[in-house]
Amino acid sequence: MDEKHVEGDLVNVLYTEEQIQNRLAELAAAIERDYEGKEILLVGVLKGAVMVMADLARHFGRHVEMDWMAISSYGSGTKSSGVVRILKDLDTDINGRHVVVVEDIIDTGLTLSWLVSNLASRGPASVEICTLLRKPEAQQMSVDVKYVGYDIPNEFVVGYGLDFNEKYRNLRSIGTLAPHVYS
Ligand SMILES: O=P(O)(O)OC[C@H]1O[C@H](OP(=O)(O)OP(=O)(O)O)[C@H](O)[C@@H]1O
Ligand code: HPA
Ligand SMILES: [Mg+2]
Repeated sequence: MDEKHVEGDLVNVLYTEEQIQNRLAELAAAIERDYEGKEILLVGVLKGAVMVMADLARHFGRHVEMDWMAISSYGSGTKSSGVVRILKDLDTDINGRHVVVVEDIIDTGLTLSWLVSNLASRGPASVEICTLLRKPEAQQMSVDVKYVGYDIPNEFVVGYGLDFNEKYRNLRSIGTLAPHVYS
């Protein structure tokens, strides 16, 4: 779906499909260079990272394995609680593996700071992060991110896996919603 079909919820495009794909190709090339001679396990975080994972993985010119985790914040019910539980764990034993976590966005950083320490406790050879988007102004937890697509302003974005109330994930581009959608 493209932004012309978003039922009047005007989307200001931040990144087009072409820009996203070009940037993912660059990130895949950088990862390939850095992991020459090493096997890579890409770990996608459901559901937002589905599109990034699908396209990033296909930009590689070599084999990569993919696995998935589903995690959820609970307690206050907001993601800023920082309390996370695993809804679906990896199928793969990552002991001794080179893991690259694939994300759509780092906002407060709470999800990934929790996930990285969880993964690190399983004895991987290495854990790095690749995220398409990052909001430096929103970050509450410092997360060491090796591969970043774009740093963006502190605004709510949708599309390309990113949702608002589970909608807009299938938008090909990434954009901001018209304010009336939130009110
Ligand atoms: O840096 P943070 O503030 O923790 O936010 C980033 C996380 O929030 C979103 O996931 P969400 O929990 O909304 O689930 P979803 O991927 O299923 O949309 C996004 O996909 C990241 O995983
Ligand atoms: O800006 C965002 N958009 C969609 N989902 C998100 N999860 C954290 N930040 C965002
Ligand atoms: Mg979400």
